[in-house]
Amino acid sequence: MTNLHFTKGHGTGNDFVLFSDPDGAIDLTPAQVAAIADRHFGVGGDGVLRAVRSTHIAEGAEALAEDDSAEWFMDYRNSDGSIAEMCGNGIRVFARYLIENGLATLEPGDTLAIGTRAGVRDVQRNLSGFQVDLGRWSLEGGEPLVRAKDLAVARPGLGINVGNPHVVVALASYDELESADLSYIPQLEPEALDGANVEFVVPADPMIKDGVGYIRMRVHERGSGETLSCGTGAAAAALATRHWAGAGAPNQWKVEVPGGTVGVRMFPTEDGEHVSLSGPADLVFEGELRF
Ligand SMILES: N[C@@H](CCC[C@H](N)C(=O)O)C(=O)O
Repeated sequence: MTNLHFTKGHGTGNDFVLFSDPDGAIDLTPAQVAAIADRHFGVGGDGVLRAVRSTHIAEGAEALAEDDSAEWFMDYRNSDGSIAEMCGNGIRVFARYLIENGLATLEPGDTLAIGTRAGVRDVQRNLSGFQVDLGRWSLEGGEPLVRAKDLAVARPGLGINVGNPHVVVALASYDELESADLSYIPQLEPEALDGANVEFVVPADPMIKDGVGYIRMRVHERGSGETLSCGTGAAAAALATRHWAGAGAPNQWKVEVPGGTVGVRMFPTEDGEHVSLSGPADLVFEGELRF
């Protein structure tokens, strides 16, 4: 029997089970991860986050080569046990977990570098909680047709990569957004894109106020199903909406999700445009798992 001390946390309702494994001694199988994330038979969560030293996970070597201060690596698993490259809400919660457990420090104005499978991501504190630079984004995956249950017709989406793959679809109204049944995996055409995270968005009315863009979003996440929020998805949704809005569209967005609101900002850097995500990160309880 193994005992595992865990912390439960969330960012705008996107919830995670976190545990630390500094020396990389706990190699959970996908079935064990899925059992922990199960809302009836386990702790329950959209994802499971293992805090492992970058020196003790194979993918950590790349992270350390990119930035040798990335002491900790976020080993992210979806609730079905599958691996994902990045999690925007998860990394804010992960940063708070490291800080509150004395594994890292982060003073206002400083940066905490965290290794992920999408590369090293820099986290800072800000007024809404934490902000993470999600790095360079790209249009990727074309404009697949998206079919979801209860949507009468297939809609064209836009493929966007922010470290992990997303397809963003614009819907016609809040009613359509609220009534969409996202309990089924949306079907994408071409099928090769199946498995991306899919965001459904509707602009607010007015969409732009005082230079800030406002949209509402729901998401079906790869490997986790519908969640109350997806940070990388919110970034992809804001990027897609700005793309559709054309010249003059803002570089700062507020994305309302069922679990709250997150902020997205696009900004130029020496290696191209980056996108950042900000929002709360909450730790809600701790416990002991036996398996
Ligand atoms: N909820 C996350 C994204 C988690 C990973 C995603 N399901 C994937 O498989 O890419 C976020 O906040 O970004």
